[in-house]
Amino acid sequence: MFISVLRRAFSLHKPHSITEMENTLQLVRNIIPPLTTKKHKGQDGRIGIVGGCQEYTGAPYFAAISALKVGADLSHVFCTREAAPVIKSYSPELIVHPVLDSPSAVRDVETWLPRLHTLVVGPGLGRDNVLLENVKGILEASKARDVPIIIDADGLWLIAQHPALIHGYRKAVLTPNHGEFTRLSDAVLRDLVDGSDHREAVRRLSQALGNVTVVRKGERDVMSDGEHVLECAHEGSSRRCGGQGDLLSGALGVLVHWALHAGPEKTNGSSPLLLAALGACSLTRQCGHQAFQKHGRSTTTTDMIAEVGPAFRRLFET
Ligand SMILES: NC(=O)C1=CN([C@@H]2O[C@H](COP(=O)(O)OP(=O)(O)OC[C@H]3O[C@@H](n4cnc5c(N)ncnc54)[C@H](O)[C@@H]3O)[C@@H](O)[C@H]2O)[C@@H](O)CC1
Ligand SMILES: Nc1ncnc2c1ncn2[C@@H]1O[C@H](COP(=O)(O)OP(=O)(O)OP(=O)(O)O)[C@@H](O)[C@H]1O
Ligand SMILES: [Mg+2]
Repeated sequence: MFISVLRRAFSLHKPHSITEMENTLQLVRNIIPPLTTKKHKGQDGRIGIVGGCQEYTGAPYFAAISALKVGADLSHVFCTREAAPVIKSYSPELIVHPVLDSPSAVRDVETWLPRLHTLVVGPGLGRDNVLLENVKGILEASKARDVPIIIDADGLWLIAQHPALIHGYRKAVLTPNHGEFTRLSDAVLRDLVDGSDHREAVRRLSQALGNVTVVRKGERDVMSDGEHVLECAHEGSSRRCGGQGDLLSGALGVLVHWALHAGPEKTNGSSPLLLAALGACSLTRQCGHQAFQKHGRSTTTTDMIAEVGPAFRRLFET
């Protein structure tokens, strides 16, 4: 029974045996840090989310709370002044910094960078030019400190305008949805790629961006580091409500930290970022599946977030 779940869950570039699929899942399990009495607060993840503006307060909340529910210890949100009280009011568990529209935004975030393991840039960021300029500075400062960066939503809008911001940074993961993928491909690929060949399209985009890891979300999630390609077709739900991508980006923030921290003996030569991506995609889809079983058409992202714990156990701890 579990084997059939696996068969549905993972399909790799070429047909692989069930044993190989199980090995891939095992590698994701390998990166998960054990829960012990010997740790101090913060060790299992201090994640920063850059986003949250007048229009969008839900997206950064979804990403930040998902990071905590997956297993991070601390989740910070760097948002605009007026978005901050709204986001704080959703949850006492988030640390919220109202700095993103301040003239000292880059310095303010930079102060926190040494204390963050990963930065998720873009959920609910919006496209205001002042904010995007500040985010450019935050990206440069994060790269200089070698902080892993997940870029989603309006962060990808910025990358489509200025691909050089992320080109060649090997600790970056981009998580475009359908529209964002098209925008990025139009911006950085010279010649057209066969639109029906998603694997090749994702591999080409990753290569064109200097081998940053790209995760294209959709009916199947396709991810590549420009060399290897993985696919996740784990059963999810047919509800396409907003916020599911934010859940994914927050989860990925934690898993990227765990994967990089685990070291090569745990990842067995596989790309840690690809393993983290596969883990985040399967987890998001499993949350959708479980939430849909309970709530059907009324399923929303909040219902999915309530499933993070049980979904994580089912996928990675059984
Ligand atoms: N509750 C919230 O605060 C939420 C805020 N969100 C934020 O909303 C902002 C905009 O994100 P969107 O994902 O809507 O991005 P876009 O503004 O690029 O897309 C707008 C809509 O057009 C559709 N679309 C775009 N390009 C398309 C194409 N080529 N073909 C077909 N459909 C296409 C998308 O499905 C989307 O529904 C981001 O900051 C995002 O984080 C979303 O994360 C959803 C939840
Ligand atoms: N057609 C589909 N069938 C099944 N799952 C899907 C489908 N499209 C997207 N998903 C899943 O939904 C999750 C979010 O992807 P989606 O494309 O909705 O992101 P998004 O548009 O960025 O979301 P958000 O509203 O948070 O911005 C991913 O885990 C993806 O696997
Ligand atoms: Mg999105």
